[in-house]
Amino acid sequence: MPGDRLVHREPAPDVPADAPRIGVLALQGDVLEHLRALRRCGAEAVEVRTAEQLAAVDGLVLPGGESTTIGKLLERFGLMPLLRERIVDGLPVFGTCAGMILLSDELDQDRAQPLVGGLAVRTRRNAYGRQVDSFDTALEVTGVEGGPLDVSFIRAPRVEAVLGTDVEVLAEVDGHAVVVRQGRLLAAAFHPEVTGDDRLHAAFVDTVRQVRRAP
Ligand SMILES: NC(=O)CC[C@H](N)C(=O)O
Repeated sequence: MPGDRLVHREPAPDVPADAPRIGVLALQGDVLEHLRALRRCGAEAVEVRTAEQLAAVDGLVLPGGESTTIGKLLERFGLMPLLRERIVDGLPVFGTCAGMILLSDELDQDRAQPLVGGLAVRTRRNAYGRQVDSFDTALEVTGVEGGPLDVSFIRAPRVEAVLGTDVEVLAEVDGHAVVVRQGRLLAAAFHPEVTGDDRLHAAFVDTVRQVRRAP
């Protein structure tokens, strides 16, 4: 199985029968922390590595990691067409960091790399510099109640341009969008899964519940 060596295994906890089933794309990147955050928010969280697994989820997280690697693995394992198709059909997807890059329709760079697309933004990779320039911050996010969200920017991207009229900017840093929503697609430039502040995951789980009720 692709990526098996990179993922820590732990038994999935018992979840209520009506819990939404949310996948975390588990080809490379920060998979385990997303699984845990989703479970803390009441979802049945499962790893997704195959077309069968992708077909069986109600929502999907594209984790942070290395967008070039994840994009190439999506192509190599034949998941790219199905993922694009499911997004067009309304699958809720939450992309974080590299996941936001992958969801973007365009990148602000000359070099081509495989993108999933669907989110009408132009994104710039590594917009805040290198690994050493990574930072934690507290960020006001529209729609997230209870004060600023604790998040971690790790070689983070940012949105350089919004290309579609249905893209809502939910948070900005220095005038650049870092959280955006377009219908059922949610994207954040940072890592919300490493701080224990699960409010963005909770919002995504809510979206998936609503879509399940009224597809
Ligand atoms: N933490 C991350 O996901 C970093 C993203 C990485 N810089 C990329 O371009 O894919």
